[in-house]
Amino acid sequence: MTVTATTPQSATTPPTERTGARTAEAAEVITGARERIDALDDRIIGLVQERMAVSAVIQKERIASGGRRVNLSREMEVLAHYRDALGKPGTALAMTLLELCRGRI
Ligand SMILES: C=C(O[C@@H]1C=C(C(=O)O)C=C[C@H]1O)C(=O)O
Repeated sequence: MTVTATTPQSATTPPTERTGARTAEAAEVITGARERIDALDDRIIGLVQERMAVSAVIQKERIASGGRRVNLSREMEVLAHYRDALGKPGTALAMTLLELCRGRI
């Protein structure tokens, strides 16, 4: 097996090119803000995984009791919650979350 070292893009590409900024100052602001976005995305992914685990507990309990995996009236509440908070794209986000949590229906 051949092991080749890769150079991260950040080491070779100038900050302005990497960020699309036209000045070094703007590139610095963008680079810092991107670090915050990456940290937020890590937390969001962790929260989604936590939501999936809690949702699985509910679904298993309901199925073990003889019920169905999916509860559409509850899903309508979840969709409305996201739509009220985030508008129409919130509905799409909630649909994706529900798909992650209970699979495609
Ligand atoms: C988690 C539940 O089960 C399913 C998954 C849901 C969810 O992930 O939010 C919502 C409704 C159900 O289809 C529930 O009934 O609360």
